[in-house]
Amino acid sequence: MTVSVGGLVRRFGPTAALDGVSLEIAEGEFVAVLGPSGSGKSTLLRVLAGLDGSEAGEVRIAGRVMTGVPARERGIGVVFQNYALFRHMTVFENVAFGLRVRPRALRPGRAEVARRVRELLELVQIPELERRYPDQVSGGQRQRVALARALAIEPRLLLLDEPFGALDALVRREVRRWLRGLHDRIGLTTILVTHDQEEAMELADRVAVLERGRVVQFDPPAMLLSAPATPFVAGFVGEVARLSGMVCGGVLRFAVSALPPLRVELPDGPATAFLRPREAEALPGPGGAAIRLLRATAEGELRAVVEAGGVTLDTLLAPDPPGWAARGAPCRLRIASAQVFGADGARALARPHAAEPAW
Ligand SMILES: Nc1ncnc2c1ncn2[C@@H]1O[C@H](COP(=O)(O)OP(=O)(O)OP(=O)(O)O)[C@@H](O)[C@H]1O
Repeated sequence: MTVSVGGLVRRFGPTAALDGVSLEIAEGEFVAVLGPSGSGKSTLLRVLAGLDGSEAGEVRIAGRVMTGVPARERGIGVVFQNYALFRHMTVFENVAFGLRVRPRALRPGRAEVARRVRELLELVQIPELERRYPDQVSGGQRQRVALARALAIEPRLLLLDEPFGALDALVRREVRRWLRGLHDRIGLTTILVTHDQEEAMELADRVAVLERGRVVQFDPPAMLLSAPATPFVAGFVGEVARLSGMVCGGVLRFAVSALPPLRVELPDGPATAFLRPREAEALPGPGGAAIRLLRATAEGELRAVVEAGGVTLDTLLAPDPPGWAARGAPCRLRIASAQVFGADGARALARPHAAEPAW
């Protein structure tokens, strides 16, 4: 199902929760809507679902204008974080509910409901739980029940608002991989609202980044990292340090003198650089910086938290000589690359200066 949103505006008093949102989503796409708290993510989903209206703009689903079409006639499966299961109903009854609230003409008979519910519980891999009550299953399993209930109406479009919010990190990772598999298997179009960048980057074909009710970038995850459209996107997506500096004659000098100058094609003037942990490396020897902390990443890599001129940076560690890196050890920094925005908003990738050895 294609989803086309054009110039959507939704105000709450003086606040524009949606301030002219336009998006074109292709059939079968998995789209994540990412943004800080209050940027309008939930409002967008609610307007798409038909649970809220808009002052201006249009929503089309599969080419059909949705203005005036009630939520239950939109054929959309919805899972909200606070969309709790009915506690007094079993897992079976919760999933069956999605079928029993269908308009009368589309409501299946008793035997058909039972068949569909069992099929859905198989699909979400919890067939053995049908007689349990929500309180008797785990958080991850409850999430699967909520999904099965949303899928019961055979939606072609699935809207998910922070569906994994209540799950711990490990279960969350497992459930989201499973969700992506399910999306691919049944050929849905899915829109997922999240404020978790890792989740958006891992799951989505494209990510729409919202800032104060506007879409500031709508691109595949890799593009958000390699070509952020604005300083806001560069600072919001992934783990980054924001550093100020000055460009003069194609050379960026950082305000922190311990950071080596970089070569960058931007006009002269003030600039802001965004540095990822993998782009900076701490090397042994005096250089105006010191190791504050060593930490192992989930991937089993050893990283350093380095302090240089009042700025704290997450960096890689030079391996030689073995054992050099200790808390408090002096170090110097090498920067492989950085995204830099000039005063006019232009962006360029900065590289080591010719005077710096390449690595
Ligand atoms: N019913 C409402 N009445 C008044 N203001 C509202 C209402 N719903 C949302 N807003 C405001 O609209 C803006 C966008 O809210 P929304 O819930 O869409 O943001 P969000 O990106 O989903 O945030 P979060 O990540 O915190 O859930 C916020 O400033 C919010 O306070």
